[in-house]
Amino acid sequence: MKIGVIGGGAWGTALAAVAARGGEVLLWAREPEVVAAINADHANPLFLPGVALSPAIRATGALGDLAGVDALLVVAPAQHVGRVLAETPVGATPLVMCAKGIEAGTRRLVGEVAHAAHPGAPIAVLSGPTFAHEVAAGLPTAVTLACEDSDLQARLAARLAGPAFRPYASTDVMGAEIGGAVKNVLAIACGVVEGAGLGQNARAALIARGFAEMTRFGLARGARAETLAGLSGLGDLVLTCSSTSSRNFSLGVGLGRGESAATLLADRRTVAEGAFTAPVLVEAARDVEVDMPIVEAVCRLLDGAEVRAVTRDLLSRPLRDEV
Ligand SMILES: NC(=O)c1ccc[n+]([C@@H]2O[C@H](COP(=O)([O-])OP(=O)(O)OC[C@H]3O[C@@H](n4cnc5c(N)ncnc54)[C@H](O)[C@@H]3O)[C@@H](O)[C@H]2O)c1
Ligand SMILES: O=P(O)(O)OC[C@H](O)CO
Repeated sequence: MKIGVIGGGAWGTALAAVAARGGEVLLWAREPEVVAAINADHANPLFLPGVALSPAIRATGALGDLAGVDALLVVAPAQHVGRVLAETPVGATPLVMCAKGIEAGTRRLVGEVAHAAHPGAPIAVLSGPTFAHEVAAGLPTAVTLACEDSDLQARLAARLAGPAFRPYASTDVMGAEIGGAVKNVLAIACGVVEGAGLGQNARAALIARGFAEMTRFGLARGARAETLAGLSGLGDLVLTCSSTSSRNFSLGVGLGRGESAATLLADRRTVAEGAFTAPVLVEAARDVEVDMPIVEAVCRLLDGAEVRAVTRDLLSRPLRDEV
């Protein structure tokens, strides 16, 4: 199975490294310097510095070159997936969605964006607690690999699995997507707690109450509770809410210290998906009449509200049952 990868950021490159253990990989990158570095030096110093890549990974700047691969891993940032896929020859090639987010305007998860662009292509979702640099270093990692077609799921899992990379099977594509999209927003909230010095109790409370929000929203959208409690939901939430290795958590730390979102986002080359997902998630939650106060609080903080005011409002909401 020849694997194509769309996106030469940290995660696209790390996944290319995973796939290269089992055969040929063709990676599309937007930046000509990334294409050149992968082909000439077997490295991606721009997005995944310090990692030696396999010569089995070839890079291209032309999406048309991806015609003829057997499966495509889609690893462009969520807001760009639709446009990039529109220019990619896909046909009936399976699309494995590895980006985490919801498209602004359409309120579609990336799998839904892909299906709209290429209705003939089977959709799978690969998601879980996966810092790219750890995966690239060969550290043990487990993910959810969801696909409604169990035979295709098994073929993809066999192609990507390795001694330190373990995909678990699921048919719950919606559940696998929702966990990854929502946890990015909640990680910003946990970063704010860290940056503002609000303490470890507050962070644990946000993880637990954030998981309640993720579960309410996921169930309303047809996800299964056990998927949300698994690797792609709770697993990724815990990882991303506990580490400055997370770009979303780090963005929150800056907000918690009183820096503006505009400045923090302008200063980065890498993507913090939660900043783009938060406002559209608020709209998507209203569509299904689900209350997501922490997600709404993150939106206010991104819009410039003061941490003290947002915290006070969250804590003074009417008392309620936990479940
Ligand atoms: N980095 C991780 O550890 C990790 C792990 C799991 C999932 N993800 C998800 O993977 C996706 C990609 O993240 P990443 O970490 O690989 O990216 P990155 O932050 O390392 O790099 C940014 C990427 O955005 C691309 N980009 C910027 N502007 C673009 C445009 N106009 N059109 C197309 N692409 C554009 C760049 O080419 C680059 O590939 C995100 O949805 C992220 O949430 C990341
Ligand atoms: O750095 P983040 O916050 O985008 O998180 C990376 C991955 O999604 C963790 O699973």
